[in-house]
Amino acid sequence: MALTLYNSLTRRKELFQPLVADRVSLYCCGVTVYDYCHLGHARSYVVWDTLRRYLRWRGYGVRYVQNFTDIDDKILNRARQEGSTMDAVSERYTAAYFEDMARLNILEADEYPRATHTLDGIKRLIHDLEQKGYAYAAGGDVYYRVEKFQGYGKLSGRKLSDLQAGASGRLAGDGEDSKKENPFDFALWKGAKPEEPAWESPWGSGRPGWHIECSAMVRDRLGDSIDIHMGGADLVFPHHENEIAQSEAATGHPLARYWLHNGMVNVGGEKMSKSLGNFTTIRALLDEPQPDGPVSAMALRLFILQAHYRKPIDLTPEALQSAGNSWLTLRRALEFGHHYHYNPASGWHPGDSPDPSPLPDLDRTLPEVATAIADFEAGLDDDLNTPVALAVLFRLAKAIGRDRNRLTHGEQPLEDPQQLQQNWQVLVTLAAVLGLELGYDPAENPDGPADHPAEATDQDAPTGKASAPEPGETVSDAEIQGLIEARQTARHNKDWAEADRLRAKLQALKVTVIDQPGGDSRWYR
Ligand SMILES: Nc1ncnc2c1ncn2[C@@H]1O[C@H](COP(=O)(O)OP(=O)(O)OP(=O)(O)O)[C@@H](O)[C@H]1O
Ligand SMILES: [Zn+2]
Repeated sequence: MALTLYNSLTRRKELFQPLVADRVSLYCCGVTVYDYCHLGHARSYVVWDTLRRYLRWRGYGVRYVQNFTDIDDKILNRARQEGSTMDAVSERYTAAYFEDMARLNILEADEYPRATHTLDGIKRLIHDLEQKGYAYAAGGDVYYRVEKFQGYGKLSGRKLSDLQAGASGRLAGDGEDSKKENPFDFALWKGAKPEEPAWESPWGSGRPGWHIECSAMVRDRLGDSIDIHMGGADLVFPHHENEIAQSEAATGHPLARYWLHNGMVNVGGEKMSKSLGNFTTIRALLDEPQPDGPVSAMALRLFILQAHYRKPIDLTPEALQSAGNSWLTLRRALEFGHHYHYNPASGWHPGDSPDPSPLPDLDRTLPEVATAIADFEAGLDDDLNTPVALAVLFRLAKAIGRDRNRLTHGEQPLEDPQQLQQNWQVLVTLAAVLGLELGYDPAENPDGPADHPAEATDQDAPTGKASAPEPGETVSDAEIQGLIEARQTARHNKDWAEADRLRAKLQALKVTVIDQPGGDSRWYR
């Protein structure tokens, strides 16, 4: 199969064909840096990171550019509120952006242009638009003349005539609107206001509008036409419509071949957003105690990928809890090879630690491996259908989990060792294409999952190295029983730190605990 993507511009799925063979240029609209990133941002950047990873898996050389909007009224307001500067606010939240995205295993872009570093490109673009009659100066500002651009409305499907009819009487007024030829003309440059940061320009001192920065950044960093332009569905109008109007009027070329938009994360049916104030930040979700127990970064990533990227999602504690359980299943299967590399005949033997970087080549001649890869690709080729791709991972994880249980209980695995190893390798490899990897969750205990409620409902056998009794072990059964009971009490009281501590202690004593339905535990050593 070949990759197809839903193009918002044509409103249908299209075969993906890059402008230059084997290479793909991507531009993604970044954040306005005046607060911590929320779960809507997490979704947007996880989704586009996954697209990028998949394009790489498909063999494309990928160039990915994403901006930071660091000139904006909202940043200025924030700076005023806290008595600091626009620079100080944007620096702080840019740094926070990197911290949050790293936790979600989002790869860094090749370039992160900022508005404050793109002023030459912005002025050049406004100049070109003015030369061609698409821009006009008025009262210290410069505006884009929407009526002159024939294609205005082609992305959003909104006609200028309808917009005008709908807005009649509402937009005309004082301020900016009185300077505009048409109420839908938008600012490319805004004249300086007292005590606001400003830059010199041929139109007087001032600062750029929001839309022009993305057009200038794309042109400066990637050229006149790119393959894929991404962003949230809330940006279709006016931001992306205006980007198209600016870039295409100036260059005469299509700005992007494919326009991709992620669905919103909603709260009670309304978009989660900084300006509405109805948001949960990524760091609050991952770091602060949650009513149903801690949420790990990979559980959040998994939750996001469980929905198709274009559908809106409502984030509820129950949904996150269930994603936590699913991540646990996947995590245990991903850990498997690190614990059970046991069979000399398979070439997979103790001491030959199967460090997944790099994994040996997958044996695609094995039917199970070939089928898993084919099904995985078929899902993602279909407009990045991550739920289908995840189903492949869970199929593999389930089979691995079954054999892990058998090994834990001293039984022979059902798969032959070579197949089992390949299943594990294909799981680790394909999960990484979705950015689902071990080691991104500080709560992750390398010898097994943290002691949170997801585990209490999970009846799977434990992870942890299959433990042979240590010679000379002196701890009595009664003492172990006491530790297990203390851990159960801690879990009952939702004292997860204490439960984790006791679990670590039991692990150090090489005791394996199996939690039973109903809260009882079995153990052995
Ligand atoms: N709730 C959301 N769900 C999915 N994507 C979102 C959500 N909110 C923002 N995004 C996307 O994140 C990117 C950065 O958005 P931006 O910084 O404008 O955030 P915002 O919360 O919408 O801010 P503001 O409230 O100031 O408009 C954009 O591509 C935007 O579409
Ligand atoms: Zn943009």
